[in-house]
Amino acid sequence: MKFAVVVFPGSNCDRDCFHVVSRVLDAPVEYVWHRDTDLKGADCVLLPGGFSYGDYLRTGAIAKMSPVMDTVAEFAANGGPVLGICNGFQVLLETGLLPGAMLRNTSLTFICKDSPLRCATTRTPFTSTLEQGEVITLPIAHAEGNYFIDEDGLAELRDNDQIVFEYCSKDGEVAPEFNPNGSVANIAGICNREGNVVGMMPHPERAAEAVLGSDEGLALFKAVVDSLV
Ligand SMILES: NC(=O)CC[C@H](N)C(=O)O
Repeated sequence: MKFAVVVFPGSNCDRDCFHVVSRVLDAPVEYVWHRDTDLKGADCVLLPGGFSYGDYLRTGAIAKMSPVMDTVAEFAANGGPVLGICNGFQVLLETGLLPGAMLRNTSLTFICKDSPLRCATTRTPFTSTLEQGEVITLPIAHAEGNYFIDEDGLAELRDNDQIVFEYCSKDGEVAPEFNPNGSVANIAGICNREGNVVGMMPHPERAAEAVLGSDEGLALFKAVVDSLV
């Protein structure tokens, strides 16, 4: 099973994703430049965090026009697993592969801290080995992580079991006081209806080795490998 890590001008978590897949998971992985239209035979696509095109206009708004995104959309439509992390989530929203939009954090500041997350569904290939309701703690690092969707859209997300992670307390309580950035319904991650495309603001690749402080994020990468073998 092979991974592709898409690289946009301004991506900065591409190396971290590549490292986790190649050195921690010991799985094949290739970088795919944003101008490429070939995913090099990958079975799973990672859209990494960072500041594609310097976050100009809106986060992800320029990256959505990169040639590779047509190929990623086709890959997703065929059921291929896609994980967008932070800026990758922002790109998935801009391309319309996931519903909703990202606003600036209510604090209007860049927030960088560990954040407990409640796993709300295990039906995606990235969360299939977690328990529903399980709390994992991952770092967040963003200025535009305030997820917005209107009431009808939120109802659809709920009806279709598309909420993947919610910001919560250490005990798994989902309440406004545990919401770091103002996201609607404490949403930290969602998936498409089919469940194969997941976007999340927290960074599992930054918490994938105990020696670096936490390996709670590694489960997501392992789970997608399990789902494909
Ligand atoms: N780590 C990231 O991907 C965060 C950067 C992101 N573009 C932001 O909203 O600040």
